[in-house]
Amino acid sequence: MQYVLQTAVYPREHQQLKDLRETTIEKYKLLSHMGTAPDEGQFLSMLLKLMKARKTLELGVFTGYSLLTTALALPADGEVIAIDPDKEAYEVGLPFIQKAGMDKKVKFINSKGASALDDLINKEKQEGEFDFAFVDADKGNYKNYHEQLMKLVKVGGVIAYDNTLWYGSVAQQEEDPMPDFVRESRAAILEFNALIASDLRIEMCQISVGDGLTLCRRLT
Ligand SMILES: C[S@@+](CC[C@H](N)C(=O)[O-])C[C@H]1O[C@@H](n2cnc3c(N)ncnc32)[C@H](O)[C@@H]1O
Repeated sequence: MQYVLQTAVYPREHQQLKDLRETTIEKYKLLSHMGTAPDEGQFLSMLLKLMKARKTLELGVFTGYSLLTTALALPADGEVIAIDPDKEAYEVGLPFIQKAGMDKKVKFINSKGASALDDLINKEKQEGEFDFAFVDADKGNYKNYHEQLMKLVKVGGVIAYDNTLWYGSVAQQEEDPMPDFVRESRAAILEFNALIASDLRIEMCQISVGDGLTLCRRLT
């Protein structure tokens, strides 16, 4: 893992991503582990470019590592709608997004995910408008977000769910020792993984990058 980061990821990391990551570690200490892993960011960046994604959604911004990664990967007329109830953390990363010249591609919605997605569907009539969505928010709501995103992401588009290996706990037994925060969301992730694996409306694959990333391509 360190080998991949040292040889392939850090040497190619955009300067503002690096600065945002280091500022996040300095300010949030242990909590900085919430930021998307840089090797996963590199993967998402390539995926977005291969897909020629233009309009995307993000649920769960924190200080914006995945958000800046996305904005950098989109074309000049691209747009990422980023949703998070925590504006303070977003504002920690915002100067780096601005310095990278990417703020014009970002629309931040300071809200919980479910109500913001509901507005996009029902008020703004954005069904089928998005090429891609990245979900890295409250794990207990992933299955609800999936139904909303199946409306917002176009047929052929991709929804990516982060943390689907949940610190490896999905492959552990219930009685095994694990931190409380891991145990709290483990059942929700297990349920979500089973639901996605049996959803015939999508093609899916689960990738062992970062803390596990599940890609869903909408078929119908
Ligand atoms: C793991 S962090 C996101 C990390 C981010 N993708 C990055 O690269 O730094 C999870 C985020 O989900 C947000 N969150 C928690 N509950 C939420 C909700 N109901 N709707 C949207 N976001 C939520 C938290 O405020 C937090 O910023």
